[in-house]
Amino acid sequence: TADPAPDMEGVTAALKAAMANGAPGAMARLTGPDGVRTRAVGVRDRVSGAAMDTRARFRVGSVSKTFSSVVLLQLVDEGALELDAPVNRYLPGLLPDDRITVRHLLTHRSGLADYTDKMFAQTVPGFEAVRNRVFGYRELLDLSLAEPRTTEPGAAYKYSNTNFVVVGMLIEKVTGKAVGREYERRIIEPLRLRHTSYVHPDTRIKGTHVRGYLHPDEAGAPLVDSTEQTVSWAQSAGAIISDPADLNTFMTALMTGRLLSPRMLEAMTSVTPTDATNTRFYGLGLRRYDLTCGTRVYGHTGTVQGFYTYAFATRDGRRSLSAMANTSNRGAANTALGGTLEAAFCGKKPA
Ligand SMILES: CC1(C)S[C@@H]2[C@H](NC(=O)CCCC[C@H](NC(=O)C[NH3+])C(=O)[O-])C(=O)N2[C@H]1C(=O)[O-]
Repeated sequence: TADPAPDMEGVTAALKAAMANGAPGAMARLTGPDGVRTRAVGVRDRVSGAAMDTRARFRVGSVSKTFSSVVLLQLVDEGALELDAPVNRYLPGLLPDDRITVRHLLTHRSGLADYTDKMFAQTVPGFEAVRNRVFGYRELLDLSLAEPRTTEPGAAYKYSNTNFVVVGMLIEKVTGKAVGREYERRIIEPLRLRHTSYVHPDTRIKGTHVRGYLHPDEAGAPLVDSTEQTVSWAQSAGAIISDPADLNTFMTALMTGRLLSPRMLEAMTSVTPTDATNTRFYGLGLRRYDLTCGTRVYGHTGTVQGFYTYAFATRDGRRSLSAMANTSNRGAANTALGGTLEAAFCGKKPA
């Protein structure tokens, strides 16, 4: 069946709703059989007043988890490690439970607590305490291991950044290379993602970029410019910088089999429900959203101080959408931004 024509007025309305809910600006880029469509509203810089720009770079937060998952699954494809092997086989003694497997990390079923819950319990103080800090992977894992486990290994889905910190440790152990080098060698260079980088622990976003604005917990308190930070609290769980075009190229390349074997892509897109709505699912470092028109889209979301991101593609890779609002700690803005998916992939509602 023909793809429904995207509802670009609906995309614009979702971007404006994100602004109405506290984002200084928002943008979206849809790549499809009829070419590229972009929309931008508001500003990428509140001081200069520079308009939001769909060629500008920003922090993608946990969309980084899909990049990390691709690297690890390529290593599985190459026989360097096994999905159902204990993590401790490759990192002896690292985890307190030999039953936690590589697959448990990628599916958020390890039971390892998420250290960011406590780290960011108070949004702005938590952010200010870490924005210039450089953490070692081991430090982040120790923060998690100081907390009780959330589930028996494999027993339930419980999202945790810690899982993708350990994925980063596995990548570096198995390859002997820094994780940023593996992103470049295996994804960024082959796909020519010219505006995608992993610059940890540098705090700057190079080139034309969006400034991010964090809402404090206190109602009415002024926005905090959170653009510059090391993102060392996340690293392989959330420190990638990219732009809308590169994210669409990445998700389309992933879905069209340019990055993984058919068997591994099948494993990555094999999902389980993450909530009771039965429309949100998680595979291996990859989300699946089932939209109201029956279209299933695969990708990831991101929340990093000052930036909300959605980056999704259809299973055949023919259509991809990335959307960003330059704020965070404002759930209503994130939900509004998510409205771009229905508008872009399901098109106009029947009159
Ligand atoms: C599962 C998520 C939502 S959280 C996870 C990761 N982001 C973080 O862990 C940052 C959490 C604190 C962000 C901060 N919030 C607070 O400090 C609240 N006190 C804000 O809104 O800027 C990411 O990205 N993932 C999102 C994802 O995968 O979509």
